[in-house]
Amino acid sequence: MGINKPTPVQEHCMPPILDGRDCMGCAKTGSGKTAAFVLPVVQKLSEDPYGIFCLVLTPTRELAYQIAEQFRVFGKPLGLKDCIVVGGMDMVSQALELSKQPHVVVATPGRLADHIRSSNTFSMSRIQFLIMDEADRLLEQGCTDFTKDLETILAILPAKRQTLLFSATLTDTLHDLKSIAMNRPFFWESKSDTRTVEELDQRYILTPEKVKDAYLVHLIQKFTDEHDDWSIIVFVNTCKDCQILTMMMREFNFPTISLHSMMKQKQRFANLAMFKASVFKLLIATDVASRGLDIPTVQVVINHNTPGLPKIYIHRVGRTARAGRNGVSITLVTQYDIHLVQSIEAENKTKLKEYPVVEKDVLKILTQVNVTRRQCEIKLESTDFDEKKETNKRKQLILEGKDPDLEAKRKAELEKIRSQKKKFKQNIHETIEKQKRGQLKKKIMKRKQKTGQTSA
Ligand SMILES: Nc1ncnc2c1ncn2[C@@H]1O[C@H](COP(=O)(O)OP(=O)(O)OP(=O)(O)O)[C@@H](O)[C@H]1O
Repeated sequence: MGINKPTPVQEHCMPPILDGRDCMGCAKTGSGKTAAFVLPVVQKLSEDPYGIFCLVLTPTRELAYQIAEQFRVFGKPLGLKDCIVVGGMDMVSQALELSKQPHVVVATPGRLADHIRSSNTFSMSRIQFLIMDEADRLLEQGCTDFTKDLETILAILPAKRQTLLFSATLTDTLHDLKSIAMNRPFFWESKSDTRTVEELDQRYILTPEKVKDAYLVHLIQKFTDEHDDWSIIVFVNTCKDCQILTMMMREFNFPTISLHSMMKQKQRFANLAMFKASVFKLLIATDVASRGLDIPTVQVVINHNTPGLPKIYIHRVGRTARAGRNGVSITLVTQYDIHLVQSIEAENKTKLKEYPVVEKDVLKILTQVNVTRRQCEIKLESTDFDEKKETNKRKQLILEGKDPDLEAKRKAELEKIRSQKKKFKQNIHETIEKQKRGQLKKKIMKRKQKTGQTSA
């Protein structure tokens, strides 16, 4: 597999894991954390093989498949059986596979919790290992909150187990993590001045919002002209942006594919597979692709929006410059994002350098790019994209145990109160203005009368 000597995180974390201790490993992106937990599990499994031996939790579905693949490769001589339990895939066949007692289950928390709540065809009461990859993401209460699902899962796991927690950004959530890993926990963090890898050339371009897309097209054209074998990931803020930019880039004939959470799961897997196989060289993605994905051909990461948190920046740019390779990241920064760049630089202890661009080349394509965006926006408006978004929102509310109709009613009522308040304020404002105008009129009349009297 081209693995001749352990990376530092493997060298330091594997012995305590083999010694039966809980482990928290914090090492930079692309430094081999996956093998640092897969190899000791495979070793222990070879000594006493049974199912279900190990549970791995991870925040995204694509990452679950990637981790399972590593177990399959390292565990092949043992005949290791794994089972992937993620949302968006058939639940019945997953339940069937779970009932066959695979050695390793790799899951996203939501779907595994659903299985626990709805069936009793499998038991996790004997697992030896609980692994949380991207542990800080699993524990933070962001847009996808895993807390309730994690509670359901942890409730059925044995207290006597080894817990392994890994991420490139563990430190912020260390306190919460310590309550999960309590068996002589071993904490290892790679010693370094910076939180991103040295092989990564980190750049920025300062641009007005309206010129951003033109810079993007210019950059992609430049990289694809100069390098045949390079793949590029562009990170965007929303699913809609992802969709529009994908349409735009195709208009400019770049071989583009997208990845975001509003796509059907099968399409997500298919797109990622085609990008990995270099059938498509350009991937436009939301943060669903920012953690863990290991694609060696990715040479460039472009942040179409400046990430709001340094942590998000670390994971996004970490999709390139992996396992000692070189890579470039370019962040498009508008005048409103400068404070975000400053906090990224302060937190990561790295200064971003300006990426040199010949501005007049960008301005040459500006009109064409902006017209293309408008056309793509109109095209997207004519599809049911926004409707789908609404349906997804309803689904999410149902999953959270809320009634979407009741929520809509509540929202409408709030909106009504808000607009009544606005009207009330407007009325007061108008009355005051009227009074002011009246007083002014009176004053003028009085003055006129006075001047009339004096002149008389
Ligand atoms: N000892 C090793 N020697 C050489 N390459 C290795 C070694 N260990 C792992 N790798 C390779 O390094 C790459 C990155 O590893 P991995 O995906 O585990 O990184 P990571 O630390 O989990 O990154 P991230 O924080 O982004 O999830 C993989 O392609 C893996 O096969």
